[in-house]
Amino acid sequence: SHGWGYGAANGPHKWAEDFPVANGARQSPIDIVPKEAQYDSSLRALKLRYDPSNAKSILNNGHSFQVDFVDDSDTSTLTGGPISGTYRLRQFHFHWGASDDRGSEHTVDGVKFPCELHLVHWNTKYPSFGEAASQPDGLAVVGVFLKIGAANPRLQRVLNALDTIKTKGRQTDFAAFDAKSLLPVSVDYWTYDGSLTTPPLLESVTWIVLKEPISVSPVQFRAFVPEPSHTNDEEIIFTPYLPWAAVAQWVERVKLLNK
Ligand SMILES: COc1ccc(CNS(=O)(=O)c2ccc(S(N)(=O)=O)s2)cc1
Ligand SMILES: [Zn+2]
Repeated sequence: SHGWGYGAANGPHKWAEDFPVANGARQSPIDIVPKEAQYDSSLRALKLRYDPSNAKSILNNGHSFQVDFVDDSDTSTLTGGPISGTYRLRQFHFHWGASDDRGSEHTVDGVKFPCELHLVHWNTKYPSFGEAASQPDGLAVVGVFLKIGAANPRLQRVLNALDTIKTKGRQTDFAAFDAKSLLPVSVDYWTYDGSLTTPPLLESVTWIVLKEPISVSPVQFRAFVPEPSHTNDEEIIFTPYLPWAAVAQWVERVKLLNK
């Protein structure tokens, strides 16, 4: 069977066919309604301690791109916040749309952001990431909204790497990167028990969504969604949520360009 994706034939409305947990009790993403969130005085401040030397590579996985980290020791960890114990940073990746008005997975009072960053961590009480990913307290993902605004110099190195991983499966070295530099000033957060937002949709994620967004400039954001004229047919460009009308327009434009 063809793989999952974001198209009309393999998109989120079809995922339950191969991943029945899609109809589960704690599926993500959700709409966050701040007025309905309860304050919990037992929650602690988030503690994120990342070692830049753990950064390893950047990969185009066909649905997004992710920066992978060496996670064989407790040198890049998440502690405090809503979780107990120590979770190790595994990778971070982004979700975005084909235009500025949508792309994030979580929403706040129904508001979509153009992009959302996810920093994926796994609970070291389990022997491996794969093992942790199937446990209800196995993963903790920090979500950070991106809003269009001032240029974000800390993002630039990540965006510059995209040109070298244009097709699915390509990866390249990505060393000495401080993931902490992508975080906003305040790490105040909302938290809830949820799931992976893409297949296998496992209900193993403690979500920690930061209230303060980080910025990305319009020029920088275009790196996520390349101009159709710069692509050719064998390049698989991951621009989820591309409405079919836009694809049809794009095909016409590319045909004109190639005449
Ligand atoms: C056991 O087999 C497995 C186990 C785990 C995965 C998921 N892989 S993953 O952790 O990179 C993520 C997928 C989606 C993420 S989101 N958008 O919710 O942050 S994180 C795949 C196969
Ligand atoms: Zn994600």
